[in-house]
Amino acid sequence: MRQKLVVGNWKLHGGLVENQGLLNRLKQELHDLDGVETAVCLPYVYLYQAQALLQDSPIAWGAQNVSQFTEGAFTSCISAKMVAEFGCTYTIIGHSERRALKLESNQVATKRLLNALHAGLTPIFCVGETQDERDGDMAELIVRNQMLNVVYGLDDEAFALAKKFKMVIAYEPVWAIGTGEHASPDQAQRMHAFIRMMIAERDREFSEQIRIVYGGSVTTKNAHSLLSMPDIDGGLLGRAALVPEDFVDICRTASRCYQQKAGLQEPSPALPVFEA
Ligand SMILES: O=C[C@H](O)COP(=O)(O)O
Repeated sequence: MRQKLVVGNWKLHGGLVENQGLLNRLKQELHDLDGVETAVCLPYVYLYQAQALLQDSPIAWGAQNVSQFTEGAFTSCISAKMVAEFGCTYTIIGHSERRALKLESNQVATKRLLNALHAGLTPIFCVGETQDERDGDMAELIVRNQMLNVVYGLDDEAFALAKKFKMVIAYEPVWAIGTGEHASPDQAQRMHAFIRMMIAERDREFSEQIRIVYGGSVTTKNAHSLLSMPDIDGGLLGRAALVPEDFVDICRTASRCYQQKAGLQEPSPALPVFEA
């Protein structure tokens, strides 16, 4: 059975002192969680701090991107190999905030993905549609296009690496990111099942193993209803990742959802979803 995965994307937040408090707090709280893996993706300059503070904990850490280049005259770029030297397990690839800044096309995101895999990192490959695209009934088409390079663009060697390093897909509808408006569990489940079906077109076995996490205004209030859906294997959290109580609470919820699915715990009564 797939373990849940809860990843905090710190985006452009942090500072040496605040990080220390937050990471130490997570370390104290996040251990012995059944069926859930946890991670934080920090700005590059804090990776060494995460490595120093988290190396003896079950919390993994990662970057928020890696360069499409491996080496050369590319001022300010950070390669996947460099990131891996700081003990990272993960790197986010193709986050919509990068795509929106026109900094990466699907092709560039795929190059970054390949570099991450060759450096032994687990990519968290982000896909998702904008509000206009959803309104235009194009959500699946957009996500399908974003997924095409991953499903069909990787040669056999790269696809084997994706399996080996347990590539993760994050479905993040752009309209739900940082807005307080999350996808409904049904909406998210439909898209996650669609993504899994696409992966099955290439490799049925891997489609059952790959984790597809949801991102976009996940909170302590909506986490249970989202993470208990059959194809939602965890969350990629933005704002909630910066509040230690919330991050810990959502990780515990993920563990409960895992246990309920495994039949180790009675399902909780359905909780109402309070909107912000
Ligand atoms: O990577 C995380 C997502 O962009 C979600 O951010 P959010 O939880 O603040 O909506």
